[in-house]
Amino acid sequence: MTETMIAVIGGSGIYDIDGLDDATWTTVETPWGAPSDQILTGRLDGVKMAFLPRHGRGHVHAPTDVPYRANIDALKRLGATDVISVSACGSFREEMAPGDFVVVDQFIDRTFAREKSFFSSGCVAHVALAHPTCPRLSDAVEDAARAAHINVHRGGTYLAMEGPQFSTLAESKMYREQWGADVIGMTNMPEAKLAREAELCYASVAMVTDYDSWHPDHGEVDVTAVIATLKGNSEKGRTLIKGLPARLGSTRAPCPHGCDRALEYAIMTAKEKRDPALLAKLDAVAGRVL
Ligand SMILES: CSC[C@H]1O[C@H](OP(=O)(O)O)[C@H](O)[C@@H]1O
Ligand SMILES: Nc1ncnc2[nH]cnc12
Repeated sequence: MTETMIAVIGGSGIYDIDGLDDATWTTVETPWGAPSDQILTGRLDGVKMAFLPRHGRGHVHAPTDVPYRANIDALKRLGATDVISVSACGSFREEMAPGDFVVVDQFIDRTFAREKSFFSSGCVAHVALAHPTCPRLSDAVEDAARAAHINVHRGGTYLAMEGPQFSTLAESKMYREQWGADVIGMTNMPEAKLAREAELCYASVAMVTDYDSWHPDHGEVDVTAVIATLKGNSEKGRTLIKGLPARLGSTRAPCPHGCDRALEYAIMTAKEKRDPALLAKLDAVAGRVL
């Protein structure tokens, strides 16, 4: 049995969480640079917790510049076992209305200006990503959301765009009608890919703030609309987080879906051909298998 540490990555509108015992903001250094901010650690109902504001306190990092690798490495280094991403998103579905939460289970990655892997020449690895989120962790998130009386949708495809501008109307319609995406945001990729490489269970709860630009009865999305909805959503997000420790427990068995063993057969580079400098950087992320 491993001790659980629930890590929450808070998105737009969520820059801290309250109610932690022994709450301390901790500086974590990583071989991939500095994370978005210090990490808030403590305990909730006796369970270890970590909280990292994705954009930093004061919203300083643009979606393109969020240090995704440092964030995931820092959480792994601290001992995180489960990562819950909380994000604002636009909706492509009438029934996924502003104020609703979507427990995302698939992604379309349209980002192009970000470092997307811990691995590269010198230590090549290919993890499976057909199922990028952890069903066990997603169950806990869904259950906590229902208990908090949040209107929650289980399953949905999140289109990750580069931003920072919102989509054009043509893009919005294409993502919705041709590509079958359900929600859109700018941050869950490469975060989910990196969590898988770091053998962390990852679940994503997307808080709907707007209908992007496609909806004939709603105006096009702008930050004012997003922030207005976020004001209500972020409080619901905090309530959901408080329900997680009781559902996940203070110790955990191996993930039944294998998230914590994702690297078992993923590394291709022969032992004698691996780059020692890269291996040193991979100590936290891949130390288990190196
Ligand atoms: C404030 S609107 C656009 C911004 O909000 C979302 O951030 P996050 O995913 O961290 O909640 C979206 O992805 C954009 O970065
Ligand atoms: N419509 C939208 N597109 C991209 N990111 C978002 N975050 C919140 N709403 C969004």
